[in-house]
Amino acid sequence: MTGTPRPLPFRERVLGWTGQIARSPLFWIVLALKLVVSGLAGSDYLTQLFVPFIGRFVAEPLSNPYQTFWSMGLHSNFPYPALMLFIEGLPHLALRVVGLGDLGPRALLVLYRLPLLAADIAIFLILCRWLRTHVALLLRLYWACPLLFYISYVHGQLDAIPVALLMACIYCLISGRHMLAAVLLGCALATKTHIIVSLPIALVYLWQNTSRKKLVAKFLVLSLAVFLFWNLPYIASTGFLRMVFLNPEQGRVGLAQIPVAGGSLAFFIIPALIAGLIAYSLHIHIHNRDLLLSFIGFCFGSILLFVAPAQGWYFWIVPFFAYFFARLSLPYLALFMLLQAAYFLFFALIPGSDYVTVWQFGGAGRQGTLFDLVGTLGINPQLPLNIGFTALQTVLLLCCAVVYHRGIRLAQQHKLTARPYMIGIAGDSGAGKSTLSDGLRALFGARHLDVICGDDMHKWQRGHDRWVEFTHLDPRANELHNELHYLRSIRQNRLIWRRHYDHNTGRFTEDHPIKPRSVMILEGLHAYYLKPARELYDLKIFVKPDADVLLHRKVVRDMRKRNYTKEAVIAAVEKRMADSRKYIVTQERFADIVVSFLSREAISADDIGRPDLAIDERLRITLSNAYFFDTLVDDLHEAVPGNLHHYYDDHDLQVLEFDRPLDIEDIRALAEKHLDGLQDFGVYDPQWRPGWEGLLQLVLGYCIFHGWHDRHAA
Ligand SMILES: Nc1ncnc2c1ncn2[C@@H]1O[C@H](COP(=O)(O)OP(=O)(O)O)[C@@H](O)[C@H]1O
Ligand SMILES: O=C(COP(=O)(O)O)[C@H](O)[C@H](O)COP(=O)(O)O
Repeated sequence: MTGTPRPLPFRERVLGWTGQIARSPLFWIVLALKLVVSGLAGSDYLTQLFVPFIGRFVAEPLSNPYQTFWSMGLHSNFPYPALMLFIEGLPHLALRVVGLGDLGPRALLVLYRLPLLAADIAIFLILCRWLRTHVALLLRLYWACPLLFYISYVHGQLDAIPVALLMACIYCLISGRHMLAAVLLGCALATKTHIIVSLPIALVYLWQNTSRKKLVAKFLVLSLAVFLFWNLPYIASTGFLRMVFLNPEQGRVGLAQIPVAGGSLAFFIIPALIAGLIAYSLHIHIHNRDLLLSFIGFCFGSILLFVAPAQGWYFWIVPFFAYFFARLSLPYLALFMLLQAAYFLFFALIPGSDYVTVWQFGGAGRQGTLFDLVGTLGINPQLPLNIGFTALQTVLLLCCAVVYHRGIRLAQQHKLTARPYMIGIAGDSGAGKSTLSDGLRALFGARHLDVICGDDMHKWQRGHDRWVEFTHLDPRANELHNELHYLRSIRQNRLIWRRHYDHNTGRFTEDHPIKPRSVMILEGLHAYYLKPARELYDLKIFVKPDADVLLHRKVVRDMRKRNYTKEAVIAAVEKRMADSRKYIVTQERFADIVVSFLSREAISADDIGRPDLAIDERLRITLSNAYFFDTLVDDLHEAVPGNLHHYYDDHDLQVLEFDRPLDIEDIRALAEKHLDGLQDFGVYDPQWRPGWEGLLQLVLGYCIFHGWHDRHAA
């Protein structure tokens, strides 16, 4: 009996991206097709040029095939540097070593496609790792992409390998493994010299995001050293130098020109274009993965606009475009499809189109191409060819324009770093302000978020006589106007010098510099006490646990971290109660979001301060009904059914009430789907906290991004 398949749990659906690939019939069907077609097809490039060259290397690994071929007058067999030769030759070499090297032509074609397949899978996995929630679309846009299929498995161009190494380099670059990224870039360069275009972009990215000159220099030296290392066996031979560095393909790109002064002078477009693109990359701030990938795709795309197209070169843009288009709506996807259609049309119309000859069946042969056919009809075949060329370049231009507009220009405008996004966190002593700030810092990372603490503005150090007169909760005991000054400076993105109140010693530290980050939090007892201060925040949060939860938390914290006894803390809390009601509790009304912890059972006096006490509590988050929560709420329901109660009240507010904290994996899955704005920040590996803290990271993170988008939409 067959029933409807049980839906996968939410988190598995979102986070289990590798499982999603493994379960996809499309993945396996396309994989099988790639292997089968590999044995059936191959252009003359592959069969007449590359295969004999690599075969020679496999037969005599210690000789120099570049020199051998060059001296035989065969100058264009293998225009790639040495690592490409090693990678392509490796499977065959391995088989020879175990005595299985004698293979028929079909088997050889498959064998030489294995490194391409490995590269193809690597690119696909990297793209899926980046866009985990878009695996289904990436399967179609990248893995089953007819254009890429044609390039690698029908035609037999090797571009998948340098692109895979470049992708791996970008992966490491973004995740902070800079030296590994340099090694990978050097390897990529040692498989195809065109990669050189991405070297300055990588350097600009590093410089803009680390400002470390030494690191940039090391990256440059290491990548060039790795490039040199792979080529060392052949570097001194003329054959190698001429075949790899001075081949007609490079001329076609590097020497693409506009004739000037009636043809007596030539303007070389590509070097000028690359110089312009590098200058532009210095002007914008490539601060995250999206921008970096969009920019590289844009650069390769722009270069292709000015050169006569070659089949393999489209491998340089399509993976980047697939990453980009996977998150756009249908009309844009249609453009991506159109690009492929235009590609196939153009290469059908070129003279000597290899659509027929690529099929390596016994008798399949050199029948007439479309170009010849059009000629026999009495039409000048140049006309349809030019139309095909115009169509291809126009669609490519449109794709580049979309990538530029949506991927680069808008990303610049939406940059959250135009001025710091200011968050206030207020609440009584022990309410959980610092814990909440720490959670948000873990989410955004210390590079993007910093916290300043209201306690720094106490007027006096611990033990001062005036503390007999005032409690710390009294606004008069705190330099609130000085705080206002700091807040204004931060909002204007200005560095401040500020002391810190050290709760370990009860003393102020020396002033130290604080550089505003993209997100700045002020957490303090009086964050919203002054009216002008309230107006400076983008988001105001108030933390309000039930009285017994608050007292318990404060006692535990003050005993553990501030060396007070339980009795001393309780006495202080009682002494400060009136001020708490008068000055602290009253600030709740100014908050945009109120976070309450509600105990289900009162905590007994004996249990207060017991470090091992597990409080049975609910979390309530009250906030404006302007926030759109429906999709997140749906997924929260699906992740843990019955745990969340979402309702609206009569005061333009909505309430999210959770019975229990969520499992950290559920948080991760929900964030993956609903907090993709984090990536705009360049945060790719947020640290999620267990328990209530993680849930608060998720919901507050969601509010921050929605508030941010609304601010920009307005
Ligand atoms: N969400 C929470 N769940 C459990 N314990 C918490 C939570 N938030 C804070 N606490 C605990 O309460 C105590 C006081 O929190 P803290 O963040 O230092 O408060 P504040 O900064 O408002 O004085 C700490 O011991 C902390 O571990
Ligand atoms: O009211 C507070 C605020 O701190 P928090 O909000 O972090 O509880 C503290 O009691 C004073 O800062 C004095 O601190 P100490 O007793 O360490 O001198």
